[in-house]
Amino acid sequence: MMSRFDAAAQMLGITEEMYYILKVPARQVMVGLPITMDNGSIKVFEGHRVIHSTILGPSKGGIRLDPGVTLDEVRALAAWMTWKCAVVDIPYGGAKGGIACNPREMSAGEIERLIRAYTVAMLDVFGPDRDIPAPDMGTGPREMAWLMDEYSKSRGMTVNAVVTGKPLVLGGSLGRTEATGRGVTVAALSAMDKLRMNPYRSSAAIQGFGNVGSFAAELLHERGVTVMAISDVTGGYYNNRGIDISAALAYRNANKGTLEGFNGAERITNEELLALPVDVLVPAAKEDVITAENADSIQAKMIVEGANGPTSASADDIINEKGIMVVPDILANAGGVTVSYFEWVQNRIGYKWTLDRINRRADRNMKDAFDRVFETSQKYKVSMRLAAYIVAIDKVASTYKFRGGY
Ligand SMILES: NC(=O)C1=CN([C@@H]2O[C@H](COP(=O)(O)OP(=O)(O)OC[C@H]3O[C@@H](n4cnc5c(N)ncnc54)[C@H](OP(=O)(O)O)[C@@H]3O)[C@@H](O)[C@H]2O)C=CC1
Ligand SMILES: O=C(O)CCC(=O)C(=O)O
Repeated sequence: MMSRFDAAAQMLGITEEMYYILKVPARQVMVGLPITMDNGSIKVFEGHRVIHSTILGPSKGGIRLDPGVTLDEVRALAAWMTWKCAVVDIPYGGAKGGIACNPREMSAGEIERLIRAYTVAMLDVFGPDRDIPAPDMGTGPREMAWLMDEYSKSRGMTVNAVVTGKPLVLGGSLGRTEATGRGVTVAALSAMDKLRMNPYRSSAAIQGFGNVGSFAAELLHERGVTVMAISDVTGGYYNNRGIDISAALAYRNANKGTLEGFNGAERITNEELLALPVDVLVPAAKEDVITAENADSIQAKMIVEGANGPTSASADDIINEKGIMVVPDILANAGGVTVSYFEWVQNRIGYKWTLDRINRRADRNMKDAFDRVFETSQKYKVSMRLAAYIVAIDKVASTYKFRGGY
């Protein structure tokens, strides 16, 4: 995150003071969460919430449950949220939360106690006008419902605007579940248009078949793209005639959320998936999967980053030299936070919008953001990634100046 930020900051010629204002997180909270496990033992989990910036508005960002969560990781993810909200022009700062745990090895009751304890520990951080969490890896509507309930109890009233990505009955928004994958699809189609690629004659490989990857696969397929490969933590599944995405979804849903054993495709590794001869590569699982070691083997014409930080900075030059267009994470996966914003707006006005209205607005927002970044990349003659950072840093820095802080 920092090396891309540095390059864009230098290009924009921001002052040293502004550099530090934008670099240093506004607040970092670390908590220990003792949880009674189902077997009666007590286990202490480490939780984090980093507020990177509140210059554009209340901070916004998901909560991740994963064994690899560290303060450093959450800090980078929080900064990415600041740039992401700025790129798609929504009035939020950036934050991220995470708890180091393996939700796959925990019961629903244990996860519920963990989320409730985390919420109590963060009562003075969260708030509909302060910091608004949402789902990320390992969390979804169920966890957001527990968070909203715990926060509401502490306030003595229902406060549904404190969190987004909630179940519909609790004030969740239509379209939020599929929003990130839908935004990835809009970004991919916009990039294909610029490269004069016909979706009906294009192929894709998608790494990760969770919230982002599975909806991206379904929607790209709907728009005519042949999805030749998908994957999850168990490995990749490849069929050069195209994967039957509905069958894969049905299989995963009936098989405890995993693709293990899915047939109708050849088994490959997650590493092999990245090097397939496809037009579009969508990494939608985790960070740092494309590195200086494997970047040269990528054959795709474009990479659309569904995950946050899937490409390590060391791979950027190799990818640019190969002429691969990258739609960077802070643009490509911003459809989720965009519809989160719509959810928060609906909660605050106490009204529900139709799915059609939400999708139209979100698609337009994503397309406008794509065009803004594309024009900036042409103007400065830089990659789409650097252009996205330039758009974002420029917006946050100028907002700071208008607020009179500088
Ligand atoms: N959810 C959202 O709205 C947003 C998410 N993102 C980012 O998108 C990425 C994915 O998030 P999301 O879809 O929500 O997460 P999910 O937990 O729903 O899905 C993650 C997917 O990645 C797979 N996976 C996990 N580890 C690996 C691995 N080592 N190799 C290959 N696949 C792996 C998982 O497999 P398995 O299920 O088998 O574990 C699962 O299919 C993250 O980087 C997240 O930060 C960005 C913007 C918004
Ligand atoms: O929906 C949101 O508020 C944030 C989602 C998120 O964490 C992300 O975009 O990385």
